[in-house]
Amino acid sequence: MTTGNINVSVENIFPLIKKFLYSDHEIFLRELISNATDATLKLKHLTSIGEANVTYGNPIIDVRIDKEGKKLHIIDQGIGMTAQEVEKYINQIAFSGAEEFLNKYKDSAKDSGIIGHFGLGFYSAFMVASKVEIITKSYKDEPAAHWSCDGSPQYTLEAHEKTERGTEIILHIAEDSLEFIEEQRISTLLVKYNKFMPIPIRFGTRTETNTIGEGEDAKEEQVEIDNIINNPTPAWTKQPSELKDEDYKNFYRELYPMQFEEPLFNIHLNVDYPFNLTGILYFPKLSNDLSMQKDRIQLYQNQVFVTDNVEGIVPEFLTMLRGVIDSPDIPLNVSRSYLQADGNVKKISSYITRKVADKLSSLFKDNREDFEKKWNDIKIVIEYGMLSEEKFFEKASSFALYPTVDNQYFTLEELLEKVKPLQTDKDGKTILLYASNEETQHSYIEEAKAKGYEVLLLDSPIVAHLMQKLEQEKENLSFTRVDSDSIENLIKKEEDRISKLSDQEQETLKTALTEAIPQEKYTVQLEALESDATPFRITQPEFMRRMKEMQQTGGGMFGFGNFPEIYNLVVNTNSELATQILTTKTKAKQERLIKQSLDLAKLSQGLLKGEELTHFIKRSFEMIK
Ligand SMILES: Nc1ncnc2c1ncn2[C@@H]1O[C@H](COP(=O)(O)OP(=O)(O)OP(=O)(O)O)[C@@H](O)[C@H]1O
Repeated sequence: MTTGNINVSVENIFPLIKKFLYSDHEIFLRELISNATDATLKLKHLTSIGEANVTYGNPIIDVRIDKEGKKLHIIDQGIGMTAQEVEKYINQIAFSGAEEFLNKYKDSAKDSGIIGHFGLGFYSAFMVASKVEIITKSYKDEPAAHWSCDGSPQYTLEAHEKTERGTEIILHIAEDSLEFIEEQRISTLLVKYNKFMPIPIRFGTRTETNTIGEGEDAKEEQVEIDNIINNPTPAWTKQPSELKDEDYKNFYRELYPMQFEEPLFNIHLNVDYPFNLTGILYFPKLSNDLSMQKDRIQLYQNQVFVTDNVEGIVPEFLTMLRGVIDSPDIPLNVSRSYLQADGNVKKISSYITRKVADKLSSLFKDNREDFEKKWNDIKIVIEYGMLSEEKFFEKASSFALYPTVDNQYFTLEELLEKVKPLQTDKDGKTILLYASNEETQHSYIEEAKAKGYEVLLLDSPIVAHLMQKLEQEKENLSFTRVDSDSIENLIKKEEDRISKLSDQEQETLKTALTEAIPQEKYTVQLEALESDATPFRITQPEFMRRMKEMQQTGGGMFGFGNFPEIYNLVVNTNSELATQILTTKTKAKQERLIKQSLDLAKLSQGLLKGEELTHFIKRSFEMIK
């Protein structure tokens, strides 16, 4: 037996390892299983090129808990190590690697998020173990070796009688880490980090019920089978040509077992130059409530789970998607800000954006009807992408849709072509009318449709920002919500409208109105509209309302403070009601008429509530008595 001191340059690295990334102690298991996987894959490679004179067979990795002994075993059938190799790889290289890693990142670990996910290697075992043993037998014809270290820089190395090839790591779990001999805890960890690793991992056995025989003779039989926790060949490691639609759907369920809704479609990523990246992204059905999003894209490095926080790697608008990205080229043991500036990561991000845009474009071209059906579920991602990525904005112009309240879907180009003749105002601006809610804006929509206008239904939470952007990009284009002005003013034409009322009469009417109507809430606006147009109408100016919406959904114009709710009360001076109000004999009756009209206008905007509604109903009954 040899004993020796691990070459420690820092006073004592083990307390540091223990303290390091306190919340991430669990990653030790992933590190050890990664090593076991690497050792197995190395053997596979050596046997395949004829370098190792042994049979590869069907190696698996075993994870065993010894509850009484408070030990955790990780056993592989990989290349193993000779005593000399243990000396070299464990005592020298692995240790200096861990030491270097700690020195480099211990200060920045807190804010980095991603650092904890990779790099500590074999020595991360000391985060949870008070003593670690390695029993290993190389594929070469040499005796097995037994290494042991109790967390001090001292280790022992001696021969061992182990005869099967491979490595067994034994962790003597420390008193403060006994959670790691709990079956449930280990099982959860294995699923979290190793669910798709390339070598089968066995964690004990499980019972399966088999049916033997057929019909009446059928009997159920309980059998104990290996509990293999991983799928070594997940869908993304296969070629798209090998996979059917059903395989993609099954893989989605495998990734998100708690997700019952089917994905809308998927995008298979596959590139090997100038960087390596594979993966499958799914478009889920999204609700307007963005905070509901909890199943996220998972990032893997050679089938080892790294994180489901892909911020900085995937463009932000695509973080709403689900699926897997696997790349050995994403530098993981660096801080997040470094990651965002990394050239490779930038390329990866623009590759993904392009792939997504191409896929959407081909879905649109190949089956427009189906694409239209899916539009409501995918529009948020597309609109967000158009707002945040210039390249995506350009590409999206061919497939971004603008639905009307009558369920017709136009691209912007088609829409403009269609509405230009009727919806261009006197200044040559094409006005796109839209509603955000078919119910509450019903009367406004109907009025616009009666004029032959096309009314869009734009109801996603960020669409205000998109309209703003489109207005900036395209000349002579303006979006206006149907309830933002009187119908004649929504699209101003070159007509002089003549008022039935004289200037004097208009003055009198205005005075009567302003006396009866609370000034702080409504700005009274007299308009000479067609005589059958609605007599009283409440409108909300487009600009202020849109700014307010943009402020609520982030971005937009800052420094404006809170935008007030501003409403206009448009009174049609050519309506019979206006004349009637003007000619009413008694002041009391006039006031009643005005109040009733105002309430009706409020009612059609969904603004009449509570006490006001009670008064309105009472007054209405009085009037029809
Ligand atoms: N189960 C094993 N079988 C064979 N060799 C192993 C095993 N575990 C570790 N080793 C050897 O010890 C070395 C050091 O392992 P360690 O985990 O510290 O670093 P690494 O795997 O090289 O890199 P990483 O930091 O990515 O984990 C490995 O490179 C390998 O040569």
